[in-house]
Amino acid sequence: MTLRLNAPLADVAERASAAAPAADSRARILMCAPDHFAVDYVINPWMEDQIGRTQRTQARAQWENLRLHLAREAALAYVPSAPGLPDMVFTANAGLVIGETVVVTRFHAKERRPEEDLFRAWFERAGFSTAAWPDKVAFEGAGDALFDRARGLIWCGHGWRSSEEAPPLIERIFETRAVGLRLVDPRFYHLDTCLCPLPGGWLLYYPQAFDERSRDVIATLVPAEFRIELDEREAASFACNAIAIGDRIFLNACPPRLERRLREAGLSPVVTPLSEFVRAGGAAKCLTLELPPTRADLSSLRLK
Ligand SMILES: NC(=O)NCCC[C@H](N)C(=O)O
Repeated sequence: MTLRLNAPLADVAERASAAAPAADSRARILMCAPDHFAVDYVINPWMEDQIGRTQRTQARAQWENLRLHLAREAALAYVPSAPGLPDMVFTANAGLVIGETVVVTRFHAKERRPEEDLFRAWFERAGFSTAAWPDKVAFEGAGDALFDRARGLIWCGHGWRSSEEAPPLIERIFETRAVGLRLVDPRFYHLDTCLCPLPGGWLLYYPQAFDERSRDVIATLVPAEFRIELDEREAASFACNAIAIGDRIFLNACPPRLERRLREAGLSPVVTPLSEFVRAGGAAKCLTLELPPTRADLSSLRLK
């Protein structure tokens, strides 16, 4: 294999992983370059007053910084970006993948519907089997469905983007318990903006983003000493929108109280500032989609 001259470090790492045997057990993550990223419409409160205000160079640098950090820990795959689809960079909303199966997103936001066919085509090329999903049931993928390995369940958010009908369907398709949580604050419109299951059984979340019944459900399933609760300011820094790989956690901002809790939990925070993407209502977790670790063929589906 010939490496391009001046290939960035991450490129070399990814090519090395492309040559790795199928036993590569590193995390695999799907990303989409921000070539066409912008705020062109308003579909969540973060986007208000942000139309035309994103800076392409800065967005590219922030995304690249996140990518380089992740490339040290995980094998990365890329779905090509497309003109006119500024939010496609948020691959968390491509679908929900567990094992070999994907539920491709059915967007609530009509502005994002054209992304569905592009994501579906990528999943099919990558060899995933696509689960049947009713057209009328909105479900925005891993933005609203988070697999909690420690508990063997899927936390499902609904109320803004995904329908309340989604969790029972998810439960049936993946044969895994799905726990529905109602989101009540429009700033925390996707579950991944306000809740993050962590390795070791910790749960990072912002309680006020949920209705009372959902807060009770969380309290029943997660013992108090495992709950890391953020206040409004902390949550508004997109600290819950985090990616945990091994003992590292990548996030847009890490307020001091959270940093202490994470370190006590044995996790090392890595701050990758993503202010340009926050203008669109997303940060680290939204820019990534976790894929199953053992599909060696994914590393050939590269952007360039
Ligand atoms: N929270 C996520 O999973 N994704 C961020 C999506 C941002 C995009 N502007 C949206 O409102 O759909």
